[in-house]
Amino acid sequence: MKLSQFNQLPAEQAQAALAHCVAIKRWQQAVVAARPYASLAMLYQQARLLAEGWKRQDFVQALAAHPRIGERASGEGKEAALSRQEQAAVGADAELQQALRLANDDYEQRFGHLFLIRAKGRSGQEMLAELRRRLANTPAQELEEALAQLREITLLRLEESIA
Ligand SMILES: NC(=O)NC1=NC(=O)NC1=O
Repeated sequence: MKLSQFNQLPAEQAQAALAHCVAIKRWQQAVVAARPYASLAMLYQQARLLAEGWKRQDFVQALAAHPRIGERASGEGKEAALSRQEQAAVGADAELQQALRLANDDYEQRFGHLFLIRAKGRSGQEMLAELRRRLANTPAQELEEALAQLREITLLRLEESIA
């Protein structure tokens, strides 16, 4: 979608155009409310700024829309398709998938929620290494890291949707 189109859509449709970027309604509504944007750079900057304010409850709300790393997103929605595309690097390596499954289990035991990482541009091995590295974080450190990854995923999806 072009920026000019996004600027002119009725608010509900503009919000729907952002829904697959991240499942945080407050963020979607705030990005829409700040229209019209004079440039793409201004849109992306505002979107990033608004994402800086995310807290734990936003994060938990957003996680529901992300499949585990290494597991194929089911469903035919746009989010599921994006997740499959982003996670394509994990591929069909059964040993790697098993290692990711075990590491995801450890992570969820320790932090009580899904492990989230910006998967695009990362190999399955890199993500496994990151998962194992982050397992050593304190809960506070890990929330910050996970929020930063959610922001990266969100901005990547926004830059692909409105350009
Ligand atoms: N658990 C996850 O990190 N999931 C995902 N990361 C991405 O970049 N796309 C996903 O679906």
